[in-house]
Amino acid sequence: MAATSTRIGVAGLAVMGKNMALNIAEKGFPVSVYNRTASKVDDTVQRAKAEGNLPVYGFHDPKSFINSIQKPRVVLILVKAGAPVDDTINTLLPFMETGDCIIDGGNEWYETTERRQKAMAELGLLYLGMGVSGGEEGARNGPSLMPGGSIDAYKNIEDILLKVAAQVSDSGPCVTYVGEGGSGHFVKMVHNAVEYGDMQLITEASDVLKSAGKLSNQEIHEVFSEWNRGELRSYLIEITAHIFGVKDDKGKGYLVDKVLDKTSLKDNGRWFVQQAAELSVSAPTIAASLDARYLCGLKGERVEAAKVYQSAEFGEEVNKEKLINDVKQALYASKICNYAQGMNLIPAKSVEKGWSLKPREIARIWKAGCVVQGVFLERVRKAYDTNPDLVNLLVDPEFAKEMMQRQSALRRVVCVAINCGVSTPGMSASLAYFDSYRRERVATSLVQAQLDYFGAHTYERIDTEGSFHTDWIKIVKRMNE
Ligand SMILES: NC(=O)C1=CN([C@@H]2O[C@H](COP(=O)(O)OP(=O)(O)OC[C@H]3O[C@@H](n4cnc5c(N)ncnc54)[C@H](OP(=O)(O)O)[C@@H]3O)[C@@H](O)[C@H]2O)C=CC1
Ligand SMILES: O=C(CO)[C@H](O)[C@H](O)COP(=O)(O)O
Repeated sequence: MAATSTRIGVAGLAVMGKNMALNIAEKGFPVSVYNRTASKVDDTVQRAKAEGNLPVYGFHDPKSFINSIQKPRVVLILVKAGAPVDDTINTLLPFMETGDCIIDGGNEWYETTERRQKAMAELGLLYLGMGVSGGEEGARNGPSLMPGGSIDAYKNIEDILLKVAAQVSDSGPCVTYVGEGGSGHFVKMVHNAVEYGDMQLITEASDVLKSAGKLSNQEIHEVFSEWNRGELRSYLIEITAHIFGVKDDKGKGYLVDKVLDKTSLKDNGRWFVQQAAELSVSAPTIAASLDARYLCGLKGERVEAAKVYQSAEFGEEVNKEKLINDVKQALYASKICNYAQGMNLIPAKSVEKGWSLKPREIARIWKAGCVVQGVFLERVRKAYDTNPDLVNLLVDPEFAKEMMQRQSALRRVVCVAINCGVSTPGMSASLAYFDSYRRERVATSLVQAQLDYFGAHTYERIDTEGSFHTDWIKIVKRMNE
């Protein structure tokens, strides 16, 4: 029980809530904690004691939890997105007052956040939808925070967020007020979509090395460890290096080979792809990464298909050293395409919603704390710093130079993968995205001609302004007479 009022309450004490509470307390802000299942409250308080008597105060009932927080109260909810957030709000609401603030730190759909913001505003409560990224480690030691919604609510707790977020020496804490409405959760959705892309591309790189290059797990561990010292240095490359070094504790060999080839997924990738389609933003790398998760989920069907195609033989002699270097370049080039697509959704949505989102700031707060953190994000930040209205990362002069240097390697890796029967949907989609974007004239003229042929959909000409229709059928008939 708190002797004096705490600054903030955390409701929901699974991986994220528990670690965020400990982080907040460690930064000097006494915190009240509550969870539907009481044992998690006790566990969190125990952890706080064990980690240096941190000021974490546990409550088993919602009334005393809310009453323990100083007014205006701030409650950070970290439970499963969707109905559990509504349930938690409804449990706490009877004890909250005008001016109090609720922050949802989960991975919520931004429109749901906007619905709750409106409902809370009608009750005189402030509401923030705050993306939190970094998993257990980030939540405990410094996550990337993406708060959006009531600016007054943000101001109430800015001092806490600035201290709790990951700290970057050259660009400050990984938190910024993202914008109005559900923009914080929208930006978190984009983060997670780029995360899908990064994870898929890294996975493809390791597959090409293993299946085409015949590298052992130990060799892949060493390759990724080496890559983590250069331009690819990032959390995901680092953990990949670690994963390939871990032996199976339940049998022979490496643990990664025993993990079932079926990826779990929640909603963020699908939401992103749906939003990209609605806003006509091309995002094939991310869509391919989502598709890859759907396809790998068909484990039973794949087992049967493998029997049908077991006699199919693919292969290509490769030079190991050259392949390793090519895959590194291909991964970096594909990564540029992945971020170009992810970042492009931000201005598109910002215009639609009038949010004034700042891609530069978003890249800055992803530099540390979150799953996609890495040196690459400083490059993205710099690109938008140089040109805040940049239409695509591919035309930033520095990224363009890097694409030019790496495109041949990307082509070679995709060819090797194709010849060896290794699927690289993310890299292939990235290359197609690049090749479509970089060409002044693409073959789409034919699609428009077909549309005009069968449906009189008209077309524009390259040499004259206006809308044209040709009676193609009549002309073809005449030609054949
Ligand atoms: N795990 C991660 O790495 C990350 C997660 N997130 C997001 O943060 C949020 C929290 O994630 P995480 O900590 O993993 O927890 P989970 O998503 O695993 O959710 C578990 C928590 O939700 C509570 N809960 C579930 N249903 C209800 C309900 N109907 N009413 C009240 N409470 C309920 C549980 O309470 P009880 O103990 O009583 O069951 C528990 O506290 C999620 O939105 C997640 O997507 C964001 C970044 C990273
Ligand atoms: O939010 C996250 C990190 O910031 C998590 O990684 C996210 O929960 C993973 O989601 P999915 O299961 O869809 O890959």
